This record gives sequence, C-alpha cells and structure tokens, in this order.
Amino acid sequence: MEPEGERGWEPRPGARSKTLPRSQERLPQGTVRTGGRREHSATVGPAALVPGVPVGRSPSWGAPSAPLPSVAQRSPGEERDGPAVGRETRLRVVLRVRPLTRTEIQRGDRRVVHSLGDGTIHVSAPRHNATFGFNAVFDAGTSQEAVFEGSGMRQLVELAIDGFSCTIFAFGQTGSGKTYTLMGPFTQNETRPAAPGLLGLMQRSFACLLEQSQSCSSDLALSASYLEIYNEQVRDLLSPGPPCVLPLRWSKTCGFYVENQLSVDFESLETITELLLQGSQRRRTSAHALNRHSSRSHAVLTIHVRSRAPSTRPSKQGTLCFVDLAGSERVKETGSSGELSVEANNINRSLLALGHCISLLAKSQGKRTHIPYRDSKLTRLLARSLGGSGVTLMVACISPSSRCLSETLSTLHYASRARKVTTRPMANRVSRVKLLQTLEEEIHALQLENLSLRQQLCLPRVPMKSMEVPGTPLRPGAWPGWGGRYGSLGMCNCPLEGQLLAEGAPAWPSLYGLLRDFVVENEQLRQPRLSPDPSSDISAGPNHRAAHSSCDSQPLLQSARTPCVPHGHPTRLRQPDATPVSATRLPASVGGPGLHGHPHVGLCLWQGEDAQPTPPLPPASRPSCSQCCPGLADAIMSQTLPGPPIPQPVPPEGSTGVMPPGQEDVGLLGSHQLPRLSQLPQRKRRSRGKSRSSSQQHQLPRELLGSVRCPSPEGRVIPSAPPWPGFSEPRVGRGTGLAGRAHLSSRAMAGASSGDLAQPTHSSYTWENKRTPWGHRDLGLQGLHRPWDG
Ligand SMILES: Nc1ncnc2c1ncn2[C@@H]1O[C@H](COP(=O)(O)OP(=O)(O)OP(=O)(O)O)[C@@H](O)[C@H]1O
Repeated sequence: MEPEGERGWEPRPGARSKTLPRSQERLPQGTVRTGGRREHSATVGPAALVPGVPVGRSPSWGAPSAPLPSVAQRSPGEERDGPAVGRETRLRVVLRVRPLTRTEIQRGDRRVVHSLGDGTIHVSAPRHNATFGFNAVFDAGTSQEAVFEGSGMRQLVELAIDGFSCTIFAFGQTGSGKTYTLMGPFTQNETRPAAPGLLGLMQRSFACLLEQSQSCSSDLALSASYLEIYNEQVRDLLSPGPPCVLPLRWSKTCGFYVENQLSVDFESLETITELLLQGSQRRRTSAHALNRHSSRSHAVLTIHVRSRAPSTRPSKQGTLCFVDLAGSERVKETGSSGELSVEANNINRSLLALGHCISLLAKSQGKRTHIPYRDSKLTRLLARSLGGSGVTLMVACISPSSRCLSETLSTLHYASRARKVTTRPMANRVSRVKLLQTLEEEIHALQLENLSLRQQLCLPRVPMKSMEVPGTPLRPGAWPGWGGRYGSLGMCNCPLEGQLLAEGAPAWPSLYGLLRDFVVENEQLRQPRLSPDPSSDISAGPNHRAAHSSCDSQPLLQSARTPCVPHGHPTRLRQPDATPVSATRLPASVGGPGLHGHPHVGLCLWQGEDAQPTPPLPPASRPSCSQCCPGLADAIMSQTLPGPPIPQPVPPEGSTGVMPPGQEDVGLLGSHQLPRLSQLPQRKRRSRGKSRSSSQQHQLPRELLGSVRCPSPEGRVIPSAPPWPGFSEPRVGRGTGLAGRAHLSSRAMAGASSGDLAQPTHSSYTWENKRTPWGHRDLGLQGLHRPWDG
C-alpha cells in the first residue's frame, strides 16, 4: 500500500477505526512507524503534545485542567545548560465545523459532514463515504469557549510560559471560519472587540496568559509582534503607517526569522486586544463570492513570553504564535479576477507548499527526504512549528455544505496527514552562566569600542568621577564612579571578573548597571555634537549624558570609522573581522544618528531595582517630542533620571528636515548601518553566507546622504542583530508599537529583557511609546515632520 503522502487527497471510503492504527503505534526509541495501511480514520488517544510524556500516557489534550508534567519531566537536562532535546511529539489536530450560512440554507445546500463524537467525523455524500478521526471535533453548535477549552489552548499557554515555542494555526477553505475561530466575528470595519462570548482563541489565550502571569511566581515580560504574508511579502502589521515589507532571513542557530520586526510590550488585556484589532484592520482583506471579509494574506501574531526567573534558575523564553492562514480557494467558485486572482494564486501556491512539506514530514524518519521549507515564505516561517522544536496545534476548519464537499475533503485529508507530523519540543532556556558570558562579552566589546572612540575624539580615556551628576544616587550594587574603568591596567583593572564569578543576586544589577553605563557612553561618543561642548558632555556622568542623548540629531562621529585600538589589547578589535561596520558601510560624508537617532524618543535608562514599570499612557496624555512634541523627552527622562535638567536637542545646522524623494528607505537603512562594535562578529558571519543583510542589499549611495539622517518620528529599529546563540526565538529589532511600550533591541539588551535579569526589565534602548498615530510613517520617513521643519 502506498503511503498516504503519495496517494493524494483521495479519501478511503468507509474507513473507520477507533483503535490506534499500526502506523501510529509507539515504537522503541520514540519513533513512529508510518507508511503502512492508509489511515485517515484513526482516533489517536491522548495526544502526546506534552513534551516528555509518552503517547498514551499524557493527559488528554483539551481535557480541562489536565495537569501538566513538571518541568523536570518535560525536559530533563535542560536546567544544566540551555535547551534540552525533547521527545518526538505529534502535532495536535482538531476540527471545527461551522454552521451553514443563511445563504447556504436559502440555496438548499445539504449538510454532508456529521460529527460522530469521540473525535470522529463522517462525510456522507454520493461516492464519498468516509470517516476521519482527530484529536477533537467541534460541531457547528460548539461555542467559542468550548473550542478553547477542548482544543488544549490552556495547556499551550502554560507550555509557552514554560519556555516552549507553541504555534496554533487555522487552515481550511475560504469562508470556513478560520478567522472566526481565532479572533471571533471580526471584520475590518469593527472598531470594538466582539462580545465576550464570541471572543476567539486568541483573546482567550491572552486572558489566560495574563491571568497566569499574575499568579505565577516568576515575573513574566510579554510582548507581541504581528505580521502578514501577502503575495509572498512579509509585512509588519504593527509598524506605523502602511505595513512595511521585512526580509525573512535564516540563521544557523535559529533557523528562519523576520528581520527588524517590531515587537510591542503589553501588560494588559486591553493593550494586546487593541494591538490585535489595529493590526488586523491593516491586514489585506477583500470580498468575494464565498466570504465578504476574506483574508488575502496569512497572518502571524506572536506573543513572546519571557520569564525572569530567580537568578539561580535559567530564564525561559516561550512564544505563542497564532497563524491565521488565508483560505484555499477555487477561483472559479470565488469569482476572483484581477488582483483577487493574483492573491488567490499566491495563497494557493503557498498552501500547496505547506501541504507538500506536511506530506514529507508525515513520512517516517527513515523515508523522509529534504523538506522544501524554502518553497514559500509561509513554510519558512512555519518550519520550526512543523518540523522543529515547537509544540503545534492545527485547527482545521470546514464548511458542512454539500457545495463545499471537495474542498472539505481536501481539508480533512490535509489535516489527517498533519496528524502524523512530529516535532521535538524543546524549552528555550538560557542558563545563567551563558547569560553571564554574553554579558561579559558585550561589556568588554563596548568598553573597547568606547575607548577607541574616545581616542578618536581626543577625549580623556577615563571619565572623571568628579563630573558625574551630583546628587544622583548610586544604584545599589552599581560600580561606584567611573574612574578606574580605563585605568592604566585597562581591562585587567575592571572588577567585572570578580562580579562574574560571584554567586548570588548582587552581581546582576552591577553588571547591568555597568553595561548600561557603557551603552550610554557609547551613544554619546557616537554623537559628539549633540551638545555645544561634546567633551564636557561626554565626560560627564552617565545620567547627565543620558539626558542629552534623549534627542540626538547630529551626524555620526566621522573619525570613528577607523577606531584605533591600543596595542596589546587582547580583543577582537584586533581581528580583521572587527573592522567597524560603520567604516565599511558608511560613506565618508555620511552623517547619521547613533543607534537611536530619533529626536522624538528618548533613551531611557534602566530604571534601577526599585523602579516600577511605567504603565502606558492613554492617548490623550501622550507626550510629544521636545520640540515638535515637547512632553515626551521630559516624560521619559523624568521616569528614569532623577535630578539634572534635561537639555533640549539642538537642530543640526542647515538641516532641511526633508528627505529627498526616494531616499527615505535608504536613509533608514543607512541609520541601520551603525551597529555597535559588539555586533560585528555576527554580522560578518551572516554576510559571508548566502543571504545578504539588508544593509548589504541596500548600500547607501553617498550622494544621497546628507549630513542629516532623518530618524523616524516614532522610533526606529536598530540594526537587527542575528539571533542570539541559545535563543531559539530570533531577536527582533524592536520599535514602536501601537500601544504599550516598544523597544529597540540590542544584543545585550535583548538579554536584559529576556530573562534572568530581575531588575532592568524595559531597559536602555527603550523608549516610551505611547499610541502611535497611524498617519506617521515610521520606517519610510515619508511625510516626516521634524522639529526643525517649521
Ligand atoms: N463557528 C461559527 N459560528 C458562526 N459563524 C461563523 C462560524 N465560523 C464562521 N462563521 C462566519 O462565517 C463567515 C466566514 O468566516 P471567516 O471569515 O472566519 O472565514 P475564513 O475561513 O477566515 O475565510 P477566509 O479564508 O476567506 O479569510 C463569517 O461571517 C463568520 O462570522
């Protein structure tokens, strides 16, 4: 008998089995035998989605309040160092049947699918008589809440909190109820969320997550990103202005990831619901014969869950990813033409690629050949969920109408096949030791870079302690003063080593305080003309300098393009790879902002141990930039820095504030081309590979670059760093969002916000983002109004 994957979608009439088929028996070494008798009617007992628990012994998926195994059971060994390899686990597949619509009833369509209970569904139509089994079947009358509880979403939320990458994707024919299941009866014209009873899996999961985050012992940091794949382009649905197209990249450590995707922090249900609503309103939809609000793109909403565990435990980083696939459609039936048919072709092509990958993944390990994830953007994004280390739930949606029979059968076969796919879930945890090492590297690199910049600027090597802002209290555990950091012994004099070796919590605030100070100093050194007297500015204490850096507006330090490193310094600066990126990528005449570069947003410092996270401001109280919107810098700085007055930014001389047409995007990329030295090795590595970085693809033409780089009005995304080793989730360049707080990420700061680090949660490189007006273009900079524009 041919394996199902090679037989196409033809159903096997009359097949029905309540027993575990041979193809799904548990074999030794955790393998699953496939390729025998075709089975699309199997009722697999309890799904083994819960990692580490053998098939047949795990709690039944969807069983309310089924206990999860303990962390130790799930991933033995992962406490030691990073993620541990999980056991082979099947995808969980549930089926939802929507009710007949009024049109279908009026048309006299017949119901051709009937739930038999026990996770089975029967298709009865002339020449088609088949039964299919799934982990759960929700018939037409099932409420949204029952779907949430019965599909095992609660457990997925718990797994995400525990550091697993969980994916829920809805698929099925157009108009079959995918969006309804995930988001409720949402239409783009809606400005209010649906009635509570109709809320979808997403909103219920958010509530569950927030509930758990409040009750669970470890502090959780939550953020969201939202994108769509439209006509094979990945577009950010949270970036202000029209959705911007983002590159999809691959890294050895983390696989495929979207570069420069915005990620927005949230702490309340209202905020995340609002994000969902506003992002969804920007998603491409159209009306066609089968659905008045048909999604024309695949949408992916990812919730990043980072737990800041006590310092002795590894930090966990899970994700909860909701994928609302565009529905497969027959152009003849939907009546699509023109743009609609182009969209339909793209949708069908990507779904075909997904189906192909699933067919191959459903084969046994021995028979599995290369999985062509690269065939579409969708399969690239779902690679980890399908064949990697994620925990995946598929929600297949079908219409019961006789008119949709062939599409329904396709979906049922698709879903049956998906049930054979296995993943090896792994919790994403970063050990304290690894985190310390990364911190150490980051601090060393920054220290050297700053030293080099100081030399270029002819500034004293040692910032004077006496110049620190008087009256600013030292953070507990922070390094007292700045003197000695660049002492005659250089790095040897740095007490960091002792800190790294020291056990216990007090090292953390000190390390992060140190890192913060270096970062702030680095920012200032890269923008020496920020204040009339750069040297005094830079050599002043960190707080004072941070106040200045809240609004940068001046060109990058040109002479910093070739930093000179003291001889004998045992650093990567001496390696060929360590040539500053700014030297190779920035034209000589380039001026540009530092890593921040946005005059409207401030550089927030870590708020110290005692500081409370700042709640997002309501739109009405949104502060504005210090010149065009004077409240923002004040608001930011007052939240972070006690004491010193906040200097206002000086508009650059002769700046017009208007980017030449067509220059907007390169301008941004140009500003992206200023990574810190500490990012160099990874960037170099990537550039050697096949895929080019965005900056390589879009080299900044010299003539287009004036002395003024035009930063975004809402904030910017810093050069996206490649994913961090040990972090399964690609780090995203964070930017502004619609609500909540948005971040810029950097290598170190990603670590800071990611886990173990109990203190500075929304740390440096953070700006307070209050609701962003949609009219602004963030990344393209078109129509940008800047303070000096007049
Ligand atoms: N379980 C359900 N109960 C009541 N109405 C439903 C249900 N499922 C879907 N609907 C309705 O059916 C219509 C189509 O649903 P929806 O837009 O969710 O389909 P879809 O699969 O997302 O379609 P597309 O792929 O074209 O975006 C909507 O009007 C929705 O309200």
